[in-house]
Amino acid sequence: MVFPEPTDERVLGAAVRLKSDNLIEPVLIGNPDVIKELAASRGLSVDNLEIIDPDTYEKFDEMVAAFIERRKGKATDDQARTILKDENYFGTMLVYMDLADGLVSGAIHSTGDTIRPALQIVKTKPGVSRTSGAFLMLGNRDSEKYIFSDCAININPDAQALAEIAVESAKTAELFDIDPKVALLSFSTKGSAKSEEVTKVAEATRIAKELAPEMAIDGELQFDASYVPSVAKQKAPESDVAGQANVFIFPEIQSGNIGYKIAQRLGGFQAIGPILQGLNKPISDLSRGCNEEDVYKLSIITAGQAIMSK
Ligand SMILES: CC(C)(COP(=O)(O)OP(=O)(O)OC[C@H]1O[C@@H](n2cnc3c(N)ncnc32)[C@H](O)[C@@H]1OP(=O)(O)O)[C@@H](O)C(=O)NCCC(=O)NCCS
Ligand SMILES: CC(=O)OP(=O)(O)O
Repeated sequence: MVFPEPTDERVLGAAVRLKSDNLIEPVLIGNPDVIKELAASRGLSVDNLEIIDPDTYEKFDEMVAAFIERRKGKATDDQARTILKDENYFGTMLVYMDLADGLVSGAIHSTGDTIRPALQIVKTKPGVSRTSGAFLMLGNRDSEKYIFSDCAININPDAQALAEIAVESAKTAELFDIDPKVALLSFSTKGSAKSEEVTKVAEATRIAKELAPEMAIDGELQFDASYVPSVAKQKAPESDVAGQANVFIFPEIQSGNIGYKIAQRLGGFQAIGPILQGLNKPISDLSRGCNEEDVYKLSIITAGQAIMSK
């Protein structure tokens, strides 16, 4: 697993623990002297961890050629050499070239800088037109396990994109033993309000049901109608999802990103992610507000995605 940000203490701490717990073989990207000095200052040892320095990497020319080929006319040799000194581009290329199984970054870098290399190089799986970012939300009780999506990538998805996000999120839920009941959220329930925004969610629901007729998917639903059985009875009595939803699809990124952070910071839920859905290889983006435990857990999930895709 590639860690492009080992000079961040949370990332370094998690990588050392993942190795000593025998869960993951971390590959740290950066200058070995700098990384070793930071580790020593924290009383950690990175002697048994692989460290690759882009400045001295012996397969750099091979990587440049593979990048130019992948970007087909979008990068010259000179541009590729500069771009690949960036730790996220370099780490993503290690995954693309099958020299590593996955990557976890984003503790320091913004989401855009973390995932742009993956969108450009790794790209989406056949049949998936866009990547999206889901959170696994864990409450205090075992039964409190939900997926929130898309909280991270698509700024204002159209109905088709939202429908695809709903279907991909249901598949992500299955990875965590959640039997998905997918609610496409809105400020309206079944036509109680009229607006372009509501029409988009209703249309996305129709498309999602067409894409995955076997799945329990419904919308447009307000959050209370999707989650609270008594409210569901009043607002959407015919729905097979209302009152029991466990996969919540937000209509655009503002509500998704705000919504997960409220559940995390006010509601006390653990938010693990964003787990990127629909990519050819597992690349994960942390929130910059993460702690060491979040890095540790997201790395295990990313490793799980790698194993499932083999
Ligand atoms: C994801 C994001 C960075 C992509 O934007 P961008 O860098 O402007 O991307 P571009 O439109 O230039 O596209 C770059 C490449 O990614 C691809 N791409 C963009 N969005 C994509 C998506 N959702 N799924 C798959 N591919 C995508 C494009 O097709 C393009 O590929 P190409 O270069 O091979 O043609 C942008 O949508 C974004 O900033 N989203 C919000 C991120 C954020 O701040 N989240 C909040 C915190 S988690
Ligand atoms: C997921 C997310 O919101 O990331 P960040 O906090 O880094 O912007």
